[in-house]
Amino acid sequence: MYHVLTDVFNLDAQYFWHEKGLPKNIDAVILPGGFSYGDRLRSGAIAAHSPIINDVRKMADKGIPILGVCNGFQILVEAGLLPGALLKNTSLNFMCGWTNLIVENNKTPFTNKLKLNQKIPIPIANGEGRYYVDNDTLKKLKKNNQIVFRYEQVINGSIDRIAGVCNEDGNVVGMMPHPERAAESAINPIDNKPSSLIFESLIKTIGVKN
Ligand SMILES: NC(=O)CC[C@H](N)C(=O)O
Repeated sequence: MYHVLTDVFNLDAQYFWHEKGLPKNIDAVILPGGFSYGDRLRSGAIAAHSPIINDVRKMADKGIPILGVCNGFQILVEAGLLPGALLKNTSLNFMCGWTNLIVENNKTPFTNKLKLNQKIPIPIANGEGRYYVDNDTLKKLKKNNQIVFRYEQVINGSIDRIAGVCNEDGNVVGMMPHPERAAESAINPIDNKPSSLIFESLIKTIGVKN
């Protein structure tokens, strides 16, 4: 993620240590994927209690764009910044491979350069990627346009094929697949443009020239 933000999109990205706070003058926060605390308890459950999450919460309330990818999405959900839960894939296996996403909401800070229904070829790599919400919450998500991405096909048992959601204000977005592994032509054998547009949407939102 850091490589793509800095080397590919020329953004001034910085790492922040989870036991410390965030500076006030940042334009966006990205929680990348990985295996925080070795996925113990549930993926993201322990990291959601890291001190830095208090500042992420403050940034979310201020409307600052926040993106969680994979483990980052799981952390945002466990922290209550996004609705729902991420359960074990129905196969009970770690899934790793390419899939297609469909854009369902192109009004968020991370999707405003994509077209509605645009297809995004993108890798997935997770064991707990099955998005779940109860029926009332699902109705609310649909009504508020909070479903940001769907899988083109059923792949892991996610309810309503949901692959990414946003909060009610739209500034906090979480997605299971990995746009940072698909934004360069050298590592994307299909088409790197759609994933690039996720980062270009952020650049447009925060108004930096790259
Ligand atoms: N790529 C990732 O971020 C993996 C997320 C998490 N460790 C899982 O397996 O579900």
